[in-house]
Amino acid sequence: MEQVIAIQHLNKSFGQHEVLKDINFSVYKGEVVCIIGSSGSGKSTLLRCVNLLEKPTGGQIIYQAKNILDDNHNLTAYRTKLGMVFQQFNLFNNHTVLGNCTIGQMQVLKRTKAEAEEIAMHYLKVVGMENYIHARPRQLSGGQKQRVAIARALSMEPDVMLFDEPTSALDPEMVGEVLKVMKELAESGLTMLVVTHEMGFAKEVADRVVFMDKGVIAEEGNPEQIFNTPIQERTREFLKRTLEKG
Ligand SMILES: Nc1ncnc2c1ncn2[C@@H]1O[C@H](COP(=O)(O)OP(=O)(O)OP(=O)(O)O)[C@@H](O)[C@H]1O
Repeated sequence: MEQVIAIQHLNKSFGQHEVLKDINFSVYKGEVVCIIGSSGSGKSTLLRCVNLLEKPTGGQIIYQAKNILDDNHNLTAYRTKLGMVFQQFNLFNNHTVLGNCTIGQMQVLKRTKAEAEEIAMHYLKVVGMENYIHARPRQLSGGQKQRVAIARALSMEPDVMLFDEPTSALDPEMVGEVLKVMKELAESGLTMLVVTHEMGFAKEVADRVVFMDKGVIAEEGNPEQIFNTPIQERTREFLKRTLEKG
């Protein structure tokens, strides 16, 4: 299996507070990895370190056989290969749906407007938003905004999509439409790293589940193993608490 990203001995501290401790895991091509764990366990910080929105305090991020944390490596090139989907969509309100999906392509990838629009249209169809290309984000529901944000990230044709709790900011009735799109993307073979509180999604869609607790990876395995036969007591406790909440 081809490795897309390998995280090795990653640490992150904010002042004296050690938030990530010796994190090691890899993401392979075509794989869906879900990161689960309690609030404050470090899931978002880990994703933000992978995307370099936070600077790791130590360790390595290996991409194409190079440690991208080495100063001399091209960080911009690496970041354009990651598609990021945030909790809060982060769309530009002064641009249309189509504009949101073409700006990055034109500015960063230097695609022409025509090329960028053709690619954006393709991915807007994938997420079922092709009939809203002239709308502004404020005219859309949360679920629609998140689908546009997914299309925008896909339009950059990244090697891996990173999702940071993509349904946490949505009204409950809109969670399903976003998870459905994500499931279809997973089935199409996209490589995905997903921080999520949606245990149903992790159980059904993930190839591998990483359980984080207090800044460490406490356990990882396939969904069957993590959800049905967890080895660690803290995994069992977390699942019991979370699944009881509903
Ligand atoms: N910029 C920051 N400065 C200081 N502390 C931070 C910062 N970002 C995160 N932290 C701390 O790091 C810890 C882990 O936070 P993180 O958001 O990664 O957890 P999480 O598992 O994603 O939680 P949640 O599920 O609630 O989003 C928390 O204790 C948090 O307060």
